[in-house]
Amino acid sequence: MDIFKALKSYYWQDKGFLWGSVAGLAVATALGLVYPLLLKTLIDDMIIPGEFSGVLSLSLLAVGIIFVKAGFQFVHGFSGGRLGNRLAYRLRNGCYEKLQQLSFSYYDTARTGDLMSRLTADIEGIRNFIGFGFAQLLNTAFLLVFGFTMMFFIDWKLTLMTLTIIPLLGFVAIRFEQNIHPVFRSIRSAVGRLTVRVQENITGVRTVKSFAREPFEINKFVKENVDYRENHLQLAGVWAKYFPMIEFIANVSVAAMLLVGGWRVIDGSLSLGDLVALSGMLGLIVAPLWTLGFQINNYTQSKASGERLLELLNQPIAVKNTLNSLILDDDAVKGHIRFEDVSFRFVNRDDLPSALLGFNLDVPAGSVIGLLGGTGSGKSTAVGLMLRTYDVGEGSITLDGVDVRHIDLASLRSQTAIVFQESFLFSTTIKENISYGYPNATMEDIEEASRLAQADGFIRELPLGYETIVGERGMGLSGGQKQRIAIARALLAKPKILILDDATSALDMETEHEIQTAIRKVMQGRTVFIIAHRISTLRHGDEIVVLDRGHTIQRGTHDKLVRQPGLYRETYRIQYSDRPDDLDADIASSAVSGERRVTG
Ligand SMILES: Nc1ncnc2c1ncn2[C@@H]1O[C@H](COP(=O)(O)OP(=O)(O)OP(=O)(O)O)[C@@H](O)[C@H]1O
Repeated sequence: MDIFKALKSYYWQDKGFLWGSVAGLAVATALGLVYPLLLKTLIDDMIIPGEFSGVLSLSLLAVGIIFVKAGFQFVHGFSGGRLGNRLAYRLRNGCYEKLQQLSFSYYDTARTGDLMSRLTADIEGIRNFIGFGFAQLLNTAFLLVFGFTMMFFIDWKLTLMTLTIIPLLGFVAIRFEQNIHPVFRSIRSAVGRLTVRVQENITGVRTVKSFAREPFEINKFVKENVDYRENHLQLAGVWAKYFPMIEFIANVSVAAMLLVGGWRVIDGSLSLGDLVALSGMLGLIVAPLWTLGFQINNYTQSKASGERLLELLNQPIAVKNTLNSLILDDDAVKGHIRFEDVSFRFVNRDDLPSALLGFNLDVPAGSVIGLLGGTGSGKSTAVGLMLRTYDVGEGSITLDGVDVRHIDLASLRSQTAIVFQESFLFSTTIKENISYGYPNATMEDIEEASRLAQADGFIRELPLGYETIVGERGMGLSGGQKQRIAIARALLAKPKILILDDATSALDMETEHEIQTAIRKVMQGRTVFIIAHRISTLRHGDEIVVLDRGHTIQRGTHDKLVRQPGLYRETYRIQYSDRPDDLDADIASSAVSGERRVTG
């Protein structure tokens, strides 16, 4: 029950409905037990003595009870439905909010399909149990207590005899629960893995098809599907073993009562009406005991679901606001960034050396910084740490002299805009995609940002222009078009700090040049970081930093670096070798050999 206690905050505010559901079912159950008593009165007081005058009133009483019972059943259904659905609603919101709060590090290892199944199937499991399953379990308990109390007053000896089966039934039911719970847990994870497979396959369908790896993917799916099937077979095995056992024990008690009760009616120590009432009540008690397996099943399933939901809800948030986080004053932020002896290692990658080591960089407000280096050299890590995608391990990063770890996350990120190489577009209109970070933007602002990002032209050529809906992950647009929409989105926010992380790699040189000129104009007095593999992208930077395996190996302006032997000049030479006119004379003639090349 600890799991349900831990989830209390999601349903306790609706305790009125909880009690309504429980009380409705309890009263309906108690009223159900009155029927056998009416039958006893009919047999012992009317049929046997031949007193038929009261039969009509007895029937009317039975009809009255039917109506009242139906009313209480309605209360149970209505309250249970409300309770379950409100709980599911809150849980869905709670999980979704948690997903928004969790840091980048959580998503490094999280699997989309698994999270989806938690937000759907697991919440459904909890909804069913708290809404109805719990009341039904209680109902079984009520039936046992009310039923056996009434039976006790009719004939305590026969009642005691039938009571002996209850501990046995309880024992089998508990064994059943112990056996079935781990199976349900495996089924839940198997569903998660299956969903992950499908989701990954659909997302990566182009890669799968272009490498003709469909059979491989089918095999991977079949493996998970076999696992899922095996789990269900195991479940069926547990069911097959315990269900008949529970039913057998329950039926033995009915048979014993008929045998002993029958003899007692024959020898005159029990009235016929009492025997009919007792067996009727026992039938009412035993019926839900037959479904005890289902109820326990429902309980264990929802317990397993609750565990998975709590695991998500209690997930620690790696990067969060401190107690007195500073909210930045929008107008006062200048954009002066300073990295001081920053070292960082990804916690989930102990096998790798630090992604960044002793990194120092002073970026005065308004400057343009270029970051160059081979793949995995730490460029994205450096700018990510500035936005607190992760918190620095050693050293510090300051914005206008304030350690970014002391700045409110939302406030910090509202001053910055980042464009990634892979531009993500939401399945909505282009207009809404561009105004994503700035929903109150006017159409003029959106068009202006698009013009700067060289996107306005192609957007207008689309049949619905800015109202064109771009499909899941922006299908239907080229990589370069998506990048330009993402750049427009960043520029619209008029950030104090703009980060272009390989954001123009899909553009031709001319478009890139035009965008850069526009960016330089709008970003005057603001800070820009440009990460790129192309020298042409960052050659106009005020300072260019060359990284290699987390270390800064060169820094300076293009003119300085191009005259220095090293990775920068080597890269420059390679990229401009087919355009000797563009190469500086001394570089063209210099033979740079044995130096590392920038790849990627
Ligand atoms: N989320 C992550 N979890 C674990 N390791 C990571 C993560 N992101 C990057 N790394 C590792 O950190 C190192 C630096 O990566 P980073 O992304 O900063 O390189 P980069 O210079 O931006 O490369 P690229 O030019 O390919 O984008 C690499 O060794 C990379 O494998």
